[in-house]
Amino acid sequence: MMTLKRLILHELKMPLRFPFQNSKETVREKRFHIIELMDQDGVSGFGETVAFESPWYTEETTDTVAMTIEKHIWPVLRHTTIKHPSEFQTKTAHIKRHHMAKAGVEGALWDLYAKKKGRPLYQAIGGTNRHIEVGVAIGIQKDMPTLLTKINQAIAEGYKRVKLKVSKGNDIEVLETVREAFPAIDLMVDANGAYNLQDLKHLKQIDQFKLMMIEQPLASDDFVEHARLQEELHTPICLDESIHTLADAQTAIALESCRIISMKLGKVGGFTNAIEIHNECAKHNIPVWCGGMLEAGVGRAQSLALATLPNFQLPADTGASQRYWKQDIIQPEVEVENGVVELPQLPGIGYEIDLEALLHYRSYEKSLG
Ligand SMILES: O=C(O)CCC(=O)c1ccccc1C(=O)O
Ligand SMILES: [Mg+2]
Repeated sequence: MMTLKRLILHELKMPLRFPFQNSKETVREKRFHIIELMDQDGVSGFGETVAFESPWYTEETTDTVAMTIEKHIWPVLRHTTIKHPSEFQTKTAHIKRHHMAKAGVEGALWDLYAKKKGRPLYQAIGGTNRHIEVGVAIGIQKDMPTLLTKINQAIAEGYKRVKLKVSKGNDIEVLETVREAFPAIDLMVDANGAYNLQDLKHLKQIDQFKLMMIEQPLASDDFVEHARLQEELHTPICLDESIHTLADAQTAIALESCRIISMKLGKVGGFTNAIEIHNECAKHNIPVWCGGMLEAGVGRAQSLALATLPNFQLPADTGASQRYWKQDIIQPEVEVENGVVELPQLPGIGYEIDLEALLHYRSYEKSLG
């Protein structure tokens, strides 16, 4: 039993070690919130909100997330008693969408629940695989030598596959050069919706590169168009921005808009929904894998816990803390060995909050009682 006494919004500003450029935006710094939920015994659970400063990925932003948590989510949770975190979705069902806001709080609730049970979070959600294979996502680079160096480093470090961000015109020649240098690596691209169906002829050229998948080639609402495109491509389409709900996954599966789905806690509103979508995909033989949102340690730990479920069949984007941050906010940081993260066996997310680092990055704290 958890009676929710207090929610603390810690706003953090963390500069990325390297700017991350995709077809829509260049992210240099993350401003986000660590959500701390405290119960009647003074036990705290931690979640992380993953929205960006501007609404380029989905409609949510750092500020809409904070506002939604304060004005809409916390008021329905405050001083209520909860037996199991799955109750969160029913309690907040009247709040439409705002998935990243919900996922931040729901994640904290799951961490709190798992800590009270003395169990690792991944076990509490029903996960089994403690060894998560990870790949890297490499943003658009200023020139080819820089890109080739980054790929080389990632492979030398043991990462299991390489995902390249592409945009219109910054694609085929890039892939030609990369494939020439690395003929056999597991390679994929992510377009973040850079194309439309008028680009069909252009897009068909990617089949020659033997990619594992092309992630989100068209706009997020284009389920029908993605189905048309998938008919014409041998390369499997993976949907990312298109999938926010179980209904989205069912639509994509029914229309054959994709053959793979990328999962992220933020875009689907947390673990309960993610598990539902994961199960639906498993039922229809659609492999899923865990995407990333340039998370700091808490969000990274939560994503890793999600990726322990059995239908996560492809390497995740949630690599080592050090690839993103000079110093992460968890102890120990997420580390990768031979392309694998081994999940800790401690209760909850399994990593301690590094309070010194949290304070170092924190711009403000708001305590809601
Ligand atoms: O390294 C990561 O955390 C994921 C990199 C990535 O591709 C990404 C990063 C931020 C927002 C969206 C995406 C995406 O998967 O589209
Ligand atoms: Mg993506």
